Amino acid sequence: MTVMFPWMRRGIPRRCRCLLHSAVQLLCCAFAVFIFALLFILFFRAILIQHRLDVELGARPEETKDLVDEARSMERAERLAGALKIPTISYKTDQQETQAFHTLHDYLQKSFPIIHSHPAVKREIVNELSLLYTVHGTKSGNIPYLLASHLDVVPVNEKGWAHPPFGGFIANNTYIYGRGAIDDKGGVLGILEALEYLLEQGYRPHRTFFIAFGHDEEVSGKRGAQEIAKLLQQRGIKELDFVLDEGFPVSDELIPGTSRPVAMVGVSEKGTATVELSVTGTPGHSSFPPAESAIGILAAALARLEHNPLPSMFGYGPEKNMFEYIAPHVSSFYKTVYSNLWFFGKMMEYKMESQPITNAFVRTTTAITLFHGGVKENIVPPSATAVVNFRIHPAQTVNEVVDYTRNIIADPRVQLKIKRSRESHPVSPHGPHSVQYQMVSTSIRQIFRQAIVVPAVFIANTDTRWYLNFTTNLYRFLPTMVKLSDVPRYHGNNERISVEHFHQAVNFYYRVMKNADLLILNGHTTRPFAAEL
Ligand SMILES: CCCCCCCC/C=C\CCCCCCCC(=O)N[C@@H](CC(N)=O)C(=O)O
Ligand SMILES: [Zn+2]
Ligand SMILES: [Zn+2]
Repeated sequence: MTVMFPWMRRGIPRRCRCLLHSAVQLLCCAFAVFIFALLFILFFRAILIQHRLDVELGARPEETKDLVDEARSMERAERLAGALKIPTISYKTDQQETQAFHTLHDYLQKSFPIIHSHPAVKREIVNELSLLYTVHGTKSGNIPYLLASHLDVVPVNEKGWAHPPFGGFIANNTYIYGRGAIDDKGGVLGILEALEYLLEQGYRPHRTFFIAFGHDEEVSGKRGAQEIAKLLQQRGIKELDFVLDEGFPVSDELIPGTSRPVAMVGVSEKGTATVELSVTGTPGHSSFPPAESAIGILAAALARLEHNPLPSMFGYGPEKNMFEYIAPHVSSFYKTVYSNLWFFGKMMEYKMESQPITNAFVRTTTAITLFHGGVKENIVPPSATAVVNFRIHPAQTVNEVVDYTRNIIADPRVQLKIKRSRESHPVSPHGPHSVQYQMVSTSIRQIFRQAIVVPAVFIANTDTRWYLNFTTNLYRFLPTMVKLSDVPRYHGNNERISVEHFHQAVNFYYRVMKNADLLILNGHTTRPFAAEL
């Protein structure tokens, strides 16, 4: 059967018809070659990246039996529940439930008798409400490391909770409910449980390490972690081997192409800017109002900001790296996509933008968090103010974000004031030669056996900012599982952690304390740490 193409119709001279036909054939061939070459490049890149990462990262660590006893996990859950009953709330810098912090200090002292009476451990209260533990190692001359968490929690909206937020309720022996369960008393108790068990077993850590529990992380860390950092400096501590603080949890159902859980280790964190917007009006009688009020002008400016989010920066920051690390572990289709963001970037960007949690990875986010205006129902408002909290993508700067905001608002009546700002953190080493990163990764995989460990940019902020001068090795990771549906529990209602996941958190910190000692036994070799266990 001969196919009749439009240019083959009678009426077109035969010579032209032949020429046209050949040209179309040539074009089709060129197109096919192009598609074939493209597919080849895409697959080749995927295979190349997979090969590089396989070689770099070595095998999955052997299963270890050296873990915390599971038999007492309920007892440990109850101790965490006890800590969750203490409302150590931070409202603002210098506005906190101070008495609750003293109660928590006493509670921790009573709950961990071995730590608090051990000759190798020194506990200090820093700036009245923070805690610093120094665990003296048996082998001197090694750079100490620091484990961080925080004692304070954000306020609650009691009405939305199924169980009282400060009730320390354990539902069906399964979930421990309470403000701070995952942010971040789970971290505090997790570290202390691990150390208590370690010392109870008669183990003496080889290297010195610090445990820093700031008391105002939720409102900047100025009074807590900053003071701890100053104290360390005064004591002549110039360098820390690594800092491990709160960060992303292990999550599943999040990465298309794999059903395995993904443990993202924060190797950097987004910058931040808190900008106050204000409009001044002229007060007067509400029966003859001006055409535009201070509240109306400000509300319109805020609406413009919400409708014009900052552009996606997907692919321009370290997040590209994260997908390359995931690529070797996903199905062939996604392997090709994740290894070739230069080609599939727009498609991925579109997908990521569709949910708030993934959107936070691709751009500087804009959150209007406070709004005040007006004094009485029949007075034209004399002023209106709002606060906008930006979390800045590493490919942008504070100045760029402020300039963008000014341009979008485009109204000289709206005054902008930067209340607080900070650029994103430098990216910490996370390659095969970073023994510290590999140690964290190995510890994760010893506990979360199925997890894919990948470097990522942490989308929120932590106390690590105060330790930036001590080390380039800052890692942000929360050793517990959180499902996509659990993400709203952060700073939201019904925060909880399961007994099983809290046990994993304790085990993770236990492995870190053991594995960090192996680092010095291995003399910080440049070979991948994963291969050494
Ligand atoms: C491909 C993308 C997958 C996305 C998976 C995301 C799963 C992430 C789940 C949770 C992220 C929750 C972040 C918790 C933040 C905890 C730290 C915090 O609250 N910090 C405060 C205080 C401060 N230091 O500034 C903050 O405001 O950032
Ligand atoms: Zn936190
Ligand atoms: Zn928080």
